[in-house]
Amino acid sequence: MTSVLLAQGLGKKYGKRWALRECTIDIPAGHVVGLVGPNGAGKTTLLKLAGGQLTPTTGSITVLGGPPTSGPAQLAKVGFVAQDTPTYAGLTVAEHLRLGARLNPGWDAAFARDRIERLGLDPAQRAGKLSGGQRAQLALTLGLAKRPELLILDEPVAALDPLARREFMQGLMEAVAEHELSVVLSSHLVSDLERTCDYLIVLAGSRVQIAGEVEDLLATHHRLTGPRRDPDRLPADQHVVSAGHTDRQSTFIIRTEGPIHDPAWTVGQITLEDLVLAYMDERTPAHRRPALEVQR
Ligand SMILES: Nc1ncnc2c1ncn2[C@@H]1O[C@H](COP(=O)(O)OP(=O)(O)OP(=O)(O)O)[C@@H](O)[C@H]1O
Repeated sequence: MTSVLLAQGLGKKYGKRWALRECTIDIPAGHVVGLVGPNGAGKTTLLKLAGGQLTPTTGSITVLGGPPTSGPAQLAKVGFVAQDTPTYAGLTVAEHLRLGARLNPGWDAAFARDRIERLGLDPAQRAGKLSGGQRAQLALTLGLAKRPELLILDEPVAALDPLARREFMQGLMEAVAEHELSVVLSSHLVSDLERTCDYLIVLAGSRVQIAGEVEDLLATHHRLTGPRRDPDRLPADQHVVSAGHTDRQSTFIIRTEGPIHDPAWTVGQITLEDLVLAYMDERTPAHRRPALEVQR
């Protein structure tokens, strides 16, 4: 199966500073991928490398089997909605659709018109006069009507209120259900990702900390609570992702493929939010983190 996004040793430097380094991931088609991490972690950099707006400093990246900058055929396969829901303030909604039709060979005019109508947007309204939520919906419509195989969304809902956010995400999920579409979506809002994503990438400190199918990640990570213990005394196959201690008690989030036999531990399930926070925690010693694996 073609990988939607295949990166090997991918890195990007701005001046002397790495924005992204040693990024090795292989995401199969058909997923809604959540890309999450703290400010400055490198999310936009990775998405722009995938969209062809940036070129790598090191390593390689292919998107849907081709280099992101390989030309019009590649561009037609990938929709990109940038961080600030890019629209032209002076153009009307209808003019945006006409522009979309001119620029994109696979443009689905009927879909775009219907979606705008369903959203209750006035075709004669200038984008500059739309609310943030309406602008985001217009940008999503433009991205979807292009009929891409992959839609990349960089923090599409950051500026939206909870209701607009839910409507936006619902619209996205409907489109995913109706058409064969892979999505890579960056967000700080783990609750939104929890509802929509089946694949997760956590970036922190310019590096991928973990990547994999959400179901697998949740099945292989556990919370252990019990008498205080040094993390180095856990079995070798239990990789400590995060550790917290009181005088008497220790709580670990661990990753393991095997069963946990030690009766001293109460073993609990973790949520996606627990997982994200554990991997985002820069205080966790890197050598205790699980080695990054490419999961397919
Ligand atoms: N054009 C640029 N010139 C110099 N440094 C940059 C540039 N763009 C990004 N950076 C730096 O690269 C690092 C990663 O930035 P990036 O925008 O990819 O992070 P991010 O995870 O998307 O952050 P946020 O969540 O705040 O949007 C940051 O340290 C940032 O300051």
